[in-house]
Amino acid sequence: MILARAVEVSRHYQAVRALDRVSMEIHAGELVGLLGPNGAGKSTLINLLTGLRRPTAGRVELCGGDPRDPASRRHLGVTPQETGLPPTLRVREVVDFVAAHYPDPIRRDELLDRFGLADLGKRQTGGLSGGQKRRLAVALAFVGRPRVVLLDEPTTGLDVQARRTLWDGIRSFHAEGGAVLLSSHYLEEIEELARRVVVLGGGRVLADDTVAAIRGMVGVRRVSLTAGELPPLPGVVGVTHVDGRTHLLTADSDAVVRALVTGGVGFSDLEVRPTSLEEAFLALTGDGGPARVPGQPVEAGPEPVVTGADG
Ligand SMILES: Nc1ncnc2c1ncn2[C@@H]1O[C@H](COP(=O)(O)OP(=O)(O)OP(=O)(O)O)[C@@H](O)[C@H]1O
Repeated sequence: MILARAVEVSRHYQAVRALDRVSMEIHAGELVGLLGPNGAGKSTLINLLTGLRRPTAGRVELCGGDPRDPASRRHLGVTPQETGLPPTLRVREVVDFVAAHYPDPIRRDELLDRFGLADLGKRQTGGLSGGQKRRLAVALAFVGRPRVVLLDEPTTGLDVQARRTLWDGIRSFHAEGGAVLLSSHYLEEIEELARRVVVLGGGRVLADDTVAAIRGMVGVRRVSLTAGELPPLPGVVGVTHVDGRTHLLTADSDAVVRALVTGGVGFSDLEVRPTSLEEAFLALTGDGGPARVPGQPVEAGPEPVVTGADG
């Protein structure tokens, strides 16, 4: 069963094309990562799926209906990128206030316990640390026993311990059959939680597949060398120049080295090494910035380089 879906969705903000014909869906019980750099369109997509904004073109669905219809949102939990909490209310009062909106809310103590907030129930939210506020804001998404939860960069500003606590809370919801879409800048974070990842860059879906498949597809290595101008080389997905050295990101380092040698390129200090996940992600997303709407000054977005079976 599909709980949230975008079909050929575009969203423009004046000259900026924040999303460009994006299609993706979240099935019941699925935990999906939404990965992309700043400005990739992650928040825009989440805002469309939660009904906070309308698409410029295309269609969004939530629980089989229009996300702007309250009936569709009854089974939705959401934490936006920034949340305001009433500073004079105590943590447990905030939870109770939100719980009062739902027919069968989760028990307050159980919720606070799941998100590592058990000791903070009596504290006013204004006196919480940034990380504690963030954990509370995320926990609130789960109060109404939703079927699908959309979390926009839930772990921003959290230290390692707080992040792990939050992940555990998300995992336990998922283990009970809940569906989650969670945006992040970090493959490592997505990898901790999700098997499937949708990669956004420049407002487009660059990949939609398992984390393992994307790692495999990218399989990027870094070939570094000191050389003059290089001819076109096979399979190179990114080139950077740092301190007089050239770094080539490629899925086939053997082919690149062969081409360098057979092409008679003069080079020295050749080094080939695997890339980190972060570098692989950058290779996938390019600069990841927003595309421009036709008729406005053009700034090319990256081409989609990977499309998965669901893409
Ligand atoms: N209300 C708005 N008005 C104008 N432009 C906007 C608005 N909201 C988003 N944008 C632009 O749309 C593009 C996509 O933004 P969005 O916030 O969806 O990206 P993101 O992937 O969530 O980024 P981040 O990781 O930085 O939160 C950006 O270029 C952004 O500046």
